[in-house]
Parts: sequence; C-alpha cells; structure tokens
Amino acid sequence: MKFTDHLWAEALPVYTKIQAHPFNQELMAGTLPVEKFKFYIRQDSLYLAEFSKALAVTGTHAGTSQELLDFLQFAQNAILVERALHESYFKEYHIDHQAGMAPGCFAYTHYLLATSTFESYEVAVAALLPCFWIYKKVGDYIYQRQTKPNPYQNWINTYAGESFANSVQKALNTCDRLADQASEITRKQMTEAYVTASRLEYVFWDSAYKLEKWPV
Ligand SMILES: Cc1ncc(CN)c(N)n1
Repeated sequence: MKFTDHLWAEALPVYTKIQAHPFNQELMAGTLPVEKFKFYIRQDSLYLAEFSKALAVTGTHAGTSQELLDFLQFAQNAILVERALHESYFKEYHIDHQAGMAPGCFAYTHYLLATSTFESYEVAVAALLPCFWIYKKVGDYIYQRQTKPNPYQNWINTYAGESFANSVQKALNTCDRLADQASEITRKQMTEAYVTASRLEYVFWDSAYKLEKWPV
C-alpha cells in the first residue's frame, strides 16, 4: 500500500464532508450565490499569495535539485495560472480588492507558512498535499456531475484539467518517495499534517459559504 493511500484513508471522513459541503454542491449545480463565490475568490487570491511562499520555502528544503525545481514551478503556477483564473472573475464580478483575510483563510495560510518554515521537508510536503489532491478530487467530482451551462465553468475546468493533474501526480510521487525513506515518527507527523491541512480545506470552503467575519 502506498503511503498516500494510507493518507487518503485517514482523511476520508474530512474529504467526504468537503464533497458534500453546500458550497461545492451548489457550485456543481451552478446555483451557488454569486456573493459567496466572490467572497471565496477574494479569500483564495489571498490564500494563493501565501501558499506560493510556502511552496517556495518547502522547495529550499528539498533533497534534490529536481524537487526544488518542482516546488518552484508549483509556486509559479499558484501565482500565474490560478491568478489568471481569479483575475477574470475579479473583472466579471467587480470583486473588492480591499477585503482582508477571514479567520478561515488566516488559519490555513499561517498553518502552511509555519509548517513549511519550522517543520521538516517531509512534514511540509504532507501538509501541502491536500491543496493539490483535494482540489483535484473535488474538481473531477464536480466536472463529472455538473449542471451545464455553469457560471463557474472556468474554475471547474482549472481543477479538473490535465495540467493541474500533472502537478498533483508530482506532489503525490514526492510524498510517497519521502515516506518510504522516513522513520515511523516522521510518517506519523506527515499523517497528522495531511489530516490537519485537509480539515483546513474544509474550514476554507465553510468560511466562504458563511461569508465568515471576525467575531471581534
Ligand atoms: C484554499 C485552496 N486550497 C487549494 C487550492 C488549489 N491550489 C486553492 N486554490 N485554494
């Protein structure tokens, strides 16, 4: 059994809730209120700026030049490819560029930044994996069942697309390779990091659906 199969099984209850979350169900049906999507896109643009830094920092801890290049490429894609998608929505929906991070986005980005900076390379790779793998799974799930025409088609196509799939496969291979050479303690820490980041993916979608604000 691959280590990533074990990770998938560990966080399956979280993934099942993500898939069933009304944000994703309504996005799939094309009925998600545009206010919620706008909130999500603004938060996601803030997220991607920090996510790309976490990817680049993780790359500096890589054991091989190829993995450093892979992580720098992931960081570049997070900024350029995903930002292009966002910019089209910013224009279409006149999204507010000023809104700051909601608590869900703050928690997730700061978890990734802290993990990539202070934890081992192995643990950082596991913490970053849900950002790839869960989006791929959600993208494919929605793509196969979506209502057409769908106002969120570009978003769906990005995460169900081949280019994103290639990045996901690279991230999975790296995680499996590292886990094969890691101690039991490190594998446990990797599992914890993967489950925590999966939970934070849920929190992020839930935050958008609730148009989350700081309580104080
Ligand atoms: C919150 C979140 N997680 C993951 C992804 C996909 N890189 C994203 N755009 N936003």
